[in-house]
Amino acid sequence: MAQASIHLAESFTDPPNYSFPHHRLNRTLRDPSKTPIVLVACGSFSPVTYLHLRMFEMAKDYVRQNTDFEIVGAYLSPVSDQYKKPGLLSARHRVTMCNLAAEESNNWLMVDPWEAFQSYQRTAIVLDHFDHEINTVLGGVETASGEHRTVRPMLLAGSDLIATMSEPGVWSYADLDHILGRYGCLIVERAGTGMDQAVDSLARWRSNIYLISQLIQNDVSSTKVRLFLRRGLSVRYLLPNAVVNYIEQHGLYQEEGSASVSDKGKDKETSGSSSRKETSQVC
Ligand SMILES: Nc1ncnc2c1ncn2[C@@H]1O[C@H](COP(=O)(O)OP(=O)(O)OP(=O)(O)O)[C@@H](O)[C@H]1O
Ligand SMILES: O=C(O)c1ccc[n+]([C@@H]2O[C@H](COP(=O)([O-])O)[C@@H](O)[C@H]2O)c1
Repeated sequence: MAQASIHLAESFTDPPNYSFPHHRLNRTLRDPSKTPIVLVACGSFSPVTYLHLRMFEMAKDYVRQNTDFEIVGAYLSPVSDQYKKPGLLSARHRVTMCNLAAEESNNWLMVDPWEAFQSYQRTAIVLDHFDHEINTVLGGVETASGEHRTVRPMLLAGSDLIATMSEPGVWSYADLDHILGRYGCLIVERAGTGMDQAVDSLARWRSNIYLISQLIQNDVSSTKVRLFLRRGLSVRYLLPNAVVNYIEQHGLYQEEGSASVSDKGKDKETSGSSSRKETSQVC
């Protein structure tokens, strides 16, 4: 269970005019015997695709069938522009597209622009920020009979992201211990990255790692979507309609660098996960 006082940062810097979105946060726990959790998916979302949204649906089914958790909220947390990954469109566009996707697709997903509109924040700090906003600022949630409960933020990620946790030099040990030991993680299988491989070297936190298998294989990625757009191919039905319309209206992902084959080489320098994924995914 997350304890509200132990954070890696002593204080949090908010972007200008920031307020934590909680309009879809369920403040009353339906089942008092369950542990309330909030799902947090961190990533580029450039652009957000149906596979990103699908992760939340899969997690919902998994949590209901296999755990003693109850999901009280779910967030996309787009990374800062300072992440400087090839193909990373400005935070303004990425956050808007995530909001359009969340509004169009379901009634429980929210988008937190906190990390997007400021300097790069490590994932451990992002989870601390959720813990702070939900448990310290909002005061957690209550059962129907008025008992207070602390909410546990949990990372929701694809197996390719988790595989990077075993790559030397990408994540710090202290941060992994914070993310996986203190909060925990739900991992969605992603074509091309075996889940067993991904968690092999994370064995010490195994009890806090929940593996969700893909029953329908689908390897849509943002990289492929960007490549299609650059080539003038349709991306409809790979992403929510509102996002497709927004991309068309603003002429996004047309330029060199938004997703060219040569970007793959650049990715190798910035992100081990992306380079491996793109080599296998981009036709
Ligand atoms: N098809 C998928 N299956 C499972 N997880 C996915 C899938 N696509 C994205 N994810 C997960 O969503 C999160 C955010 O991903 P990200 O924004 O990097 O998308 P991406 O499609 O991998 O992007 P890019 O192609 O630009 O690297 C990560 O945890 C990633 O593992
Ligand atoms: O916190 C870290 O040390 C850390 C190390 C590597 C990656 N991350 C996060 O993982 C996400 C990776 O996104 P992507 O698009 O590169 O797959 C992004 O949100 C990064 O901030 C975080």
